[in-house]
Amino acid sequence: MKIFGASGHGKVVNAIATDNGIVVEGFIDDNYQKDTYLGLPICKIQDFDEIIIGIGDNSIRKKLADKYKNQWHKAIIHSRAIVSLQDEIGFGTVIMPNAVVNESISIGNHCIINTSAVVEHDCIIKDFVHISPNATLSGGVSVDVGTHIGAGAVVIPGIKIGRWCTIGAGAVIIKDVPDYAVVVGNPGRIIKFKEID
Ligand SMILES: CC(=O)SCCNC(=O)CCNC(=O)[C@H](O)C(C)(C)COP(=O)(O)OP(=O)(O)OC[C@H]1O[C@@H](n2cnc3c(N)ncnc32)[C@H](O)[C@@H]1OP(=O)(O)O
Repeated sequence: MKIFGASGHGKVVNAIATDNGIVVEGFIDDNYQKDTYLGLPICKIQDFDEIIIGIGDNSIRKKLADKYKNQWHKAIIHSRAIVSLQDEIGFGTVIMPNAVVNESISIGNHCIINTSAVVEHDCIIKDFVHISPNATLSGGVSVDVGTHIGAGAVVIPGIKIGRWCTIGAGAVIIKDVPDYAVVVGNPGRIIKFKEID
């Protein structure tokens, strides 16, 4: 398996893969100038490679996923994350240490469930979503494609969050959020809309 992205998030993905006993052959990163990262080679992508994208930016993960189809490694889950066996988790998704992903949850492809995030029962998380460290999704929350939930944000039960939104660090979301909205504060308020995916 190879990891896209010789950077901070790639480093964490490498640690989780290694913890899972997955052999990481190297990193792929056109923007990285050295020959090695963390003692592993910087490689070219090849047709037969299995890859995980170790890049935190949701839109970059989507661009890479669209470009290199059918090469994605199954989800990797840290041994100290708690994930229900009933959950559906898509390929390329990474679940970090101490995350809790409770019963009857669906998580799409190329998502990040970051350190100590809590995803409660019956949540639906679509592709390319990032749930940041210590964020809490209460029961039955849905998060549409590409949305970033910031560190420590809290979403009350049953809320629907649209596609490509950004929920600011520490926000408390008590109402549904429309597509592309950037929301901050407690209670969450929209400060702007993003223009593109
Ligand atoms: C392992 C890891 O590191 S995972 C990464 C986790 N990353 C995060 O959690 C980052 C989340 N990002 C944020 O919270 C950002 O502040 C954003 C995306 C919400 C806003 O960023 P920007 O678009 O650059 O907005 P900007 O900094 O210009 O702030 C706009 C206004 O919102 C306010 N604001 C920004 N973020 C927040 C916030 N989290 N909570 C409350 N108010 C905020 C600013 O004070 C400013 O207010 P003003 O207009 O009255 O001065």
